[in-house]
Amino acid sequence: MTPELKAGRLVLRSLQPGDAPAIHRLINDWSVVRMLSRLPFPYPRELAEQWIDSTRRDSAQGSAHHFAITRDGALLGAIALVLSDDRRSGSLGYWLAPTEWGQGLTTQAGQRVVEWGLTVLRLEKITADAAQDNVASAAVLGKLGFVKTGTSSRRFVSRGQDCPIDLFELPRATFLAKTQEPVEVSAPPPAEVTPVVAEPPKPRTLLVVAAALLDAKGRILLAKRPEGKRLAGLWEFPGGKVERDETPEQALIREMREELGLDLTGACLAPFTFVSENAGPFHLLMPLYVVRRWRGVPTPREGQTLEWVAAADLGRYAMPDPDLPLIPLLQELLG
Ligand SMILES: Nc1nc2c([nH]c(=O)n2[C@H]2C[C@H](O)[C@@H](COP(=O)(O)OP(=O)(O)OP(=O)(O)O)O2)c(=O)[nH]1
Repeated sequence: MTPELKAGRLVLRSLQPGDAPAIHRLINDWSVVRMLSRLPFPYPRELAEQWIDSTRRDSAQGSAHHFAITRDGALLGAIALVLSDDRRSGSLGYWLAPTEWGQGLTTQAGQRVVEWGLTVLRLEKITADAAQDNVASAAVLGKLGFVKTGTSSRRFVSRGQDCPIDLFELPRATFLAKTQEPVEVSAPPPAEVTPVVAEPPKPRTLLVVAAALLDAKGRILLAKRPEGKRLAGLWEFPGGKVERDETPEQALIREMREELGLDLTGACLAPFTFVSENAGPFHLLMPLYVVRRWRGVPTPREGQTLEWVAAADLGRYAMPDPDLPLIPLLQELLG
């Protein structure tokens, strides 16, 4: 199903039958429709209704995810990821009402959808294309990190002619390497010396603690990162960064209280294994503890969604890349 995503003030949500009048009014504008290859001009009202129905079928089948771009409840445009048959790549498309152009809204919505597609859907790459006279769209794709890979030509129904188009691509690896935010590090601040020869930046190590909380049935508690956070929509083991002057165990006890309202004081925090993985601009070092007893009932205090998951089902939950090696180890422990 197509989720609801937040991007600043924008809410990206699935299309509803009640959106037809707004879509008909906004698309039925030559400056919009001339850039959309498959739509006729004028654009009849029934087509808006049929299109909304088709987006809902696509979403149910998981073959495409179409989002209405809305702000304060008003529909401003739409953005979509149409997946390849093998679901390993997607193609990005969008349009925005001309009254909203020039504010960076398409870029904002695009960033969120691209991030979701590459991290939650785990697409290997996203492609896009734009008519060569669609300078604004090429600029948006550039800001999203797409690079031009070639040219082609396509029939534009609205213009009644074939038009040259540029083809663009954003591989997942490129996106992950570029967009992970710089974060706090445990290393000391750099000395105030300007090196004569520039050296490549050293990878910085981020120490994060996490817990595999196990219930009486041997299920593991996973938390879905909330909208607005980096890696939003991915499932992780509850935990967080170790602060200065904290031991990993103190940090885990603090994080479990802050995130889940649990009291782990005096509980057995059994070191299980650790992650040591390149996570983009930082290197993630994450000890994972197995915890079977605590006081309290896990309660999402930071907007996360919680779920108890059987070890055999862990692979069905989209998790950050560094977590993937943990899955078989937990399955072996609990199998
Ligand atoms: N807790 C946790 N974090 C993980 C896992 N896998 C993984 O890559 N991480 C990453 C995501 C974050 O970059 C970092 C955890 O830091 P955090 O939870 O304290 O930080 P955050 O991004 O939520 O931001 P903030 O609350 O500090 O503002 O480790 C995991 O399984 N559990």
